[in-house]
Amino acid sequence: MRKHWELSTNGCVSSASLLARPLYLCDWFLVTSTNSISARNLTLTYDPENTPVDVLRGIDLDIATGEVIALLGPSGSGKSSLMAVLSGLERATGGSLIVADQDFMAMDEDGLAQARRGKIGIVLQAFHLLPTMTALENVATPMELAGADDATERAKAELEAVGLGHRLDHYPTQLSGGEQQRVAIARAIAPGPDLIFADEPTGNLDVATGHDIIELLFARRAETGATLLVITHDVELAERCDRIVTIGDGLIAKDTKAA
Ligand SMILES: Nc1ncnc2c1ncn2[C@@H]1O[C@H](COP(=O)(O)OP(=O)(O)OP(=O)(O)O)[C@@H](O)[C@H]1O
Repeated sequence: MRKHWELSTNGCVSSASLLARPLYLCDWFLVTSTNSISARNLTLTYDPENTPVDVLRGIDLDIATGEVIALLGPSGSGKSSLMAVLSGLERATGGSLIVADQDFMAMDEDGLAQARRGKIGIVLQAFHLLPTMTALENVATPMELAGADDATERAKAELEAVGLGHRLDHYPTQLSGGEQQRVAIARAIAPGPDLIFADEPTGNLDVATGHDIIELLFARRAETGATLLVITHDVELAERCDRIVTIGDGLIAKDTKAA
């Protein structure tokens, strides 16, 4: 989040050189230029030494704090790869990438893991819950590992918020696909991340359950104000977002704001 204006101790935001009157908190959203993500000429080549595959070929993308973005594109166009790079799961091969004020290109894998912790929530199509842990443990454990001393309470509260307060001690195999995805959403949101990434979060669910999951994800996101980037093939879902970014052959092919 790049803030180009400083908040002074009296609660005003001011820039004497540019504006005659002080700016008050209500002006904040008008004058701040905040970016969750700023990518320039981002490239990703898999297996550069042996059989190189150029997947991202020069992505320029700014995502504002709190924006809800749908990422569309044909199969194999590079959507998941772009999400992996923007979320710090994969290191880009070239270009520049600032995420939540952190220079991802200056970090190694450990640095990226550290940068993700608590700040970036990820929801994937296949849930990826740990089978030997209960719903509560799946949500609490990452926060415990990050050093939170109230991890269990927060995990419990988030599982209640996603409608699973009565299934805290159940294991993933004892839960339906929709319930497992609710746990995954709780795990992503409980640490209070600035950014949430969702890669086809309804891909393994029937239509009705998928609809419920999207309602839940959007509702929880709205309550937290986090930035959300969601990969989808569902045009109706994309049209609910603030902006639709379409990727084609490793490049941004189209970038449209909602009407
Ligand atoms: N680890 C890898 N090594 C080599 N090539 C890869 C690797 N991962 C992905 N690719 C290739 O990168 C390209 C983009 O893949 P990616 O999964 O990002 O596309 P996608 O748009 O998300 O596709 P889909 O909608 O089918 O999930 C594909 O051609 C894929 O085969």
